[in-house]
Amino acid sequence: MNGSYALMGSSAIIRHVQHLVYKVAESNSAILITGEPGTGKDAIAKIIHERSQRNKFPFVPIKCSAGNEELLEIELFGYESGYVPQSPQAREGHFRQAEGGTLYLDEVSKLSDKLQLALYRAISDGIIRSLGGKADIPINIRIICSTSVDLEQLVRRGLFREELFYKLSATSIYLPPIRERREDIPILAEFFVQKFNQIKAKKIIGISHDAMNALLQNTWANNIQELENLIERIVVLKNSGSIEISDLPPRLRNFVTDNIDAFYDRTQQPIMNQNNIMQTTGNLYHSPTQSNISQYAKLGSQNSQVPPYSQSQRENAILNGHNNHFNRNNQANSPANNNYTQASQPQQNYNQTYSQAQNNLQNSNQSISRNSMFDDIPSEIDQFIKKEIDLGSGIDFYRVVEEFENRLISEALRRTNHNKNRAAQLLSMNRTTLVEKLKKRATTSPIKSETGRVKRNSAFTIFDGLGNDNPDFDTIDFVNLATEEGV
Ligand SMILES: Nc1ncnc2c1ncn2[C@@H]1O[C@H](COP(=O)(O)OP(=O)(O)OP(=O)(O)O)[C@@H](O)[C@H]1O
Repeated sequence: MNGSYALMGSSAIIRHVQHLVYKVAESNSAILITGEPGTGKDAIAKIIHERSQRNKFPFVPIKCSAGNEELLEIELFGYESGYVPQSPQAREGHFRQAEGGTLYLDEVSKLSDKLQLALYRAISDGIIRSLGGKADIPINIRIICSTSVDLEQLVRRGLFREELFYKLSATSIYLPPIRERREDIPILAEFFVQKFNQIKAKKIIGISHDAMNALLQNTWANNIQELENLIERIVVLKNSGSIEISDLPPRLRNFVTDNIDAFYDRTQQPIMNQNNIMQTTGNLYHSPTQSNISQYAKLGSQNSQVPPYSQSQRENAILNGHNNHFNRNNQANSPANNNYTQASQPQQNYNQTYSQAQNNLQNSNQSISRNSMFDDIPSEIDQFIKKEIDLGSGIDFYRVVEEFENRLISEALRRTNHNKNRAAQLLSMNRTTLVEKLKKRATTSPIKSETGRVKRNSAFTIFDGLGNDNPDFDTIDFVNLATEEGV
């Protein structure tokens, strides 16, 4: 959390999380925090500690890593004198260093089976044993764990202890990815501008409306961490003024215009509109064409009805964000006052400005996922598997996975008119990764020449895996990609 104990955000989800944080801080039970990387798990763990009765005692964070089990065991549990020949002194482990306070185990899934058992004993019986020790040592600590992988899956695959999973998940907090709580983006972005203004002694006054729109539309694969890193980079490079669209990296700079076709679907009413994201405008178009895209781009930049993202909104955002600060010296933030659950008037105004955008973004996201991007693919894969089974060949796991990947990439290319930058964005993938995958397929894809629909050496060919063209498949979309954009 970089020394700052803020939990910024105004979304219903983040307010619910804030509420949960207060509740669990009062108790002593172990806690599991789950969420994708960069969603704020470490931050929440620290805040829980700060809000708890244990805040006068240490907060000891440990990043668990697979590999060197013995070293991690020593670090966690310590050893008795004489256990390590080179070091005659006994050594305290992190469990004991956290006495009275909180031990935070980041990425708990990485613990070996032996360490999982030891952790289970520590949580359920309140005892540990140091290496070389003969007696159990009672401990008085709160244990918080986090994971960015699905522990339940690991339990099913026998890779994580079931009893530990149930013990931990009795009290768990899930932090959704930022793309599912986009209304937090402006507050977080502005918060980071102020944070890095202070750290880097800069005077950036805020973020322009267009730049904020682009931030709102990005998918943020690495969540808040990615947003924070981006703002830090920009603040380092800039000295004053506000952050403009031209300060953003190219993939975001083109977002508003480039990604327009990602925000409508081909069979339903368009989602994109003249404010880029603000309202639905009727049946402007069904399938992407270059002229549609530039028309929207033009409207987006010329529109004078766009509610400006003003200085006062910025100030309100920060102010209210700071009011949400979990500051242990600040009585206004005490659980009794609970004022974080009620948005103040300026906060509400601010939220209203973005709620429409948020609604449309949600609609647009739904429209992407409702349509062919994902919906059709499972049934296609299902058919593919059934055919394999009918042939009596069983399921070839790698072929099924490859088929799934093929279809996702094909669909993304189709939706973006074969623009690899935008297709990669849609898949939250680096362009180079996408290009590599296409190249690989150019050399490994089966060649189907008799129908003439899929050409030799096409970079990306779609088959049903049995050597049959899939008549439902828009094969023409995939041919000749080898020559497109120099692949
Ligand atoms: N609600 C929030 N308000 C302010 N800053 C936040 C918030 N959530 C996360 N951050 C900041 O975002 C960055 C990433 O958060 P954090 O390290 O807690 O994520 P994480 O889920 O633990 O990531 P990882 O899985 O990689 O450990 C941190 O610098 C943190 O300060």
